[in-house]
Order: sequence, then C-alpha cells, then structure tokens
Amino acid sequence: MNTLDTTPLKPDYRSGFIAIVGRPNVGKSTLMNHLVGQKVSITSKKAQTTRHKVNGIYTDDTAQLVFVDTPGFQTHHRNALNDRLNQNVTEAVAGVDVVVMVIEALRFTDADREVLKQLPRRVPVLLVVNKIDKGQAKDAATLNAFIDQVRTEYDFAGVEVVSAKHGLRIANLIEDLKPMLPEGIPLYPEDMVTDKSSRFLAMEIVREKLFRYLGEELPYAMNVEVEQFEEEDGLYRIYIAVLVDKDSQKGILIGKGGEKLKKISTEARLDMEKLFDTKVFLKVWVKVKSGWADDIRFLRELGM
Ligand SMILES: Nc1nc2c(ncn2[C@@H]2O[C@H](COP(=O)(O)OP(=O)(O)OP(=O)(O)O)[C@@H](O)[C@H]2O)c(=O)[nH]1
Repeated sequence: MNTLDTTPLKPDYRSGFIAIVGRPNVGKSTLMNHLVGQKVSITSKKAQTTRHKVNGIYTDDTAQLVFVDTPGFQTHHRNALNDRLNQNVTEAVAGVDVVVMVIEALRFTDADREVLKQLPRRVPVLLVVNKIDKGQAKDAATLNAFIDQVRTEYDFAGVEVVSAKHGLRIANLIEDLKPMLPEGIPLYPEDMVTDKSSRFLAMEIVREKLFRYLGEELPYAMNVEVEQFEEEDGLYRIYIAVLVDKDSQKGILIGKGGEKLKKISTEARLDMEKLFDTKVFLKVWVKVKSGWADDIRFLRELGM
C-alpha cells in the first residue's frame, strides 16, 4: 500500500474510472482481461456470465485506468436476479469518467440500442468495435461503412476498433482513453490489477467452469458461494458450494460417477493455482436451494 505515498506526482498524470458496457457476449470480459493483462474477469461462450462488477486496473507512467466491468443486459429469463443485474449496469455507470461501449463488428442490434439508452448523457462514451478479426470485418471498407452507420445512433466521443481475443489494438485503446480522464494521482497502488479479493476470484473461476461444462440454460439456475477460504503455509484451502434449484440439476452437475464435478473442480483448481501462484486445495460441492433466483434477500446475502 506504500506505493500510493511514494508515487511522485507527475505533471499531466491522468487517472479515473471507466465503465465497460455492452450487450451480453460482445467481449467485455475478454477486453478487460487484455486491458489489465491478467485474468480478472471471466469469459465464456455463453451470454451473461458476468454477474459482479470487477475492477481491473491498468497503470503506467502517464495514467491509471480503473475499469469497472458491468453485467450484460438480460432481456429474457426475467426474475429478481436479472432485474438486479440490469440495475447494476446503471449503478456501475453512474460516477465514472468515461464509458466504453463495446459492440461486435458488423452487428448492431436492438440490444445494443437498449444499452445506449441506459447511458447517462453527461458521461463521454467511446465506441469500441470488437471482433474485427472475424470474417467480413477484416475488410476495411465494410468495417468503415458499419462504423459510419453506428455513429448515427449516438453522439460518441470517439471510436476505436479492436480484437480483444487476439489483443489487437489494445494499446491504441489505452492511448485513446488517457486524454479522456481527469488529471490526478493514481487511485490505487501501481502493482494492483484488481481490488477484488482472492475469495471473489476463486468464486468467479468456478462459475466460469460451470458455464463451460454445462448445457445452455443450466448455469443460470445456479450460484456459487465460497463457504471457507483459508491461507496456511502457502496453501489455500477453498471450500465452494454450488447452489442449484432442483435435485435434477444437482444430478446433471455431478455427472456420471461424479465425473463432471470432478472435471470442473480440477480445472478450477489449476486456474486458481496459476492466478494465486500457490498450491490450492479445492473442494466443490452441490447444494439444493429451491427458488433461489427469486429470493432477493438471499441475493443480498450473496453480496449482489
Ligand atoms: N473472434 C473473436 N471472438 C471474441 C473476441 N472477443 C471476445 N470474443 C469471444 O466472444 C465470447 C464472449 O466474450 P466475453 O468476453 O465473455 O463477453 P462479455 O461481453 O463479457 O459477455 P457477458 O459476460 O455475457 O456480458 C467469447 O467466446 C470470446 O472468446 C474477438 O475479438 N474476436
């Protein structure tokens, strides 16, 4: 924490908060992971994997960019959980210095328009066109025509094109963002990439595995809770419960002979060992909690 005190005040140093918004699956988490150079948010091929906002922090000699990752918008699956997800988007955006609106190249939909509608007019919005590595988007004329079209939808402060997955033009994006931030000292220690606890990151890793290994709908009916997290002689002991709605879901998650749950736990443990740079003992088990997604009080207990 000393870093804050010892950081010399550089002239023109910039620092501030940036919200990354966009409809589900446009690549917000992938982008943030590249921006901060470490896996702090989770990614998945399925939509809506980001439930908590995660702060990713990028620091260099001239600026500190603090990213707030927001959950995607959810238009189907209406329940109390999704109402809170949408509420979180507006909350996360209030009070930031810049909004990064991520869209997919050559694909601008009503869901994107919905996101734009939620943005406060007084905050500058940088349009980031992601997935430029894909198909027709590689053709500059096609991409430019698409961008011109999207620019008619909103008064964007600027436009950048990237491929988050391949780390293309991420440095350009960082340079675009710097002058959009106010002058000021670093808000966090320079070596910090996230203000989320190890506990939170452990939970996110397990959630990512659930999305990766279960069918389309199932993970939406699940949540993950860290029951115990202990550090002892360089070993992390982590006990994680997966909460499901029904017995049948429990069966699917555990799999034949416990195989699926074992695979999920093993992969999660390996990711955690890499992230925490230490040995991890991980136990994941399944609990049935009927109707949890509609129980607001329960969501609060989970910190949502
Ligand atoms: N081809 C290509 N795929 C990408 C790119 N960026 C992200 N993806 C893929 O798009 C999918 C969704 O990425 P995420 O980062 O999880 O998207 P998200 O916007 O955070 O999604 P939610 O959490 O649902 O809001 C994943 O399969 C990524 O690998 C890109 O630049 N190019």
